[in-house]
Amino acid sequence: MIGIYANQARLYLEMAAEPLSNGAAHQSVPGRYILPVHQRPSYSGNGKVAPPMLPVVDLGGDDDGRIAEEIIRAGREFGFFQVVNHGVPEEVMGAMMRAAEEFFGLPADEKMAYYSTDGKQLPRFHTSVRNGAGEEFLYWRDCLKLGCHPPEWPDNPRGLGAALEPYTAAVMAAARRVLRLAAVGLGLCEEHFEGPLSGGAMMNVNHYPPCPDPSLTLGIAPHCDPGLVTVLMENVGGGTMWVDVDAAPGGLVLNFGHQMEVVSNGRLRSGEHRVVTGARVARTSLASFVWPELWCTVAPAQELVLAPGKGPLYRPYSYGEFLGVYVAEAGDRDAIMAHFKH
Ligand SMILES: O=C(O)CCC(=O)C(=O)O
Ligand SMILES: [Fe+2]
Repeated sequence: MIGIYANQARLYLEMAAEPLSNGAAHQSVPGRYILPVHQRPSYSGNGKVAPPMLPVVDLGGDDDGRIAEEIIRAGREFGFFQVVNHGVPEEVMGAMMRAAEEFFGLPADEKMAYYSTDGKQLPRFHTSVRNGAGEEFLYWRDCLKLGCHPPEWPDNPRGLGAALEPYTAAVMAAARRVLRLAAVGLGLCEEHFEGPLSGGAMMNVNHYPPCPDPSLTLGIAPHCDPGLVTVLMENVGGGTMWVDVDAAPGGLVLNFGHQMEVVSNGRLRSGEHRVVTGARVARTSLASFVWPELWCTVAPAQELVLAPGKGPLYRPYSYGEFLGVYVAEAGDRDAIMAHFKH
């Protein structure tokens, strides 16, 4: 079965197959998952420079000025950082990860009950995505998409909803604190990101089974996340970016998305990342996205375009328009942003 979601000029193709997480362990990489040489993980022709290590921001304590400064410094250089003392209880994180892993352990037909190529459907299971832009190969990933606001989850496994609600509430509270601190650090009013600008949220529950030859595959192509900020939890240290990200014990990884780069008028970076696969153990990651409501107008903050010589770098647009371009350009950072440059 091949589903085609046509959006503007490009096609976004997905091929429904046996979920990667089912069946016997793979002995060799099936040909349809093998990347062309110039897109393989070790190919260095992409000119990316890996940061030496991911900054760690301690959200505990009440020295908000210091924390805001650290968030801005990390956001300016990498768009990626870890947070500790983030207020999400370890047992809530553990219960959510266990429920996520239980889903991927279900028989294929029980997972495929949630399979859809309709990008708007939640919850939604998909597997082995083929990006648009003429790519012939598939990515090594199963993914369950969940609603966070309001929470929407599959009935199977039974405990998933009970784990999702407290996890999402706590993660959203941590994300809101980071957004308030980022606003202060940028010289904006503390509430700048509140309301419709951060009114949408959903989660990718990603699962990457062991791959017989990780040098030939990718779990996810290089991309920036579309929203404001993403909060990531992973079960095993993995290779999320061009530098391996091993989350501090109990820590969460945050990255800013395209909307943060626009609202901050380029002062904060949207962190580009990709996912490499691993040979030995399956990796599960939970990526919680905070983003604007579809109808919300996004534009650089007025305060950040008034300084002499600092005009707006981007034009105003609705988040719905942005998402259409994001899909049509298959996540290609520069191609996407070219649509919105002033
Ligand atoms: O699995 C990961 O580490 C990252 C997942 C990701 O980039 C995404 O879901 O957008
Ligand atoms: Fe991502």
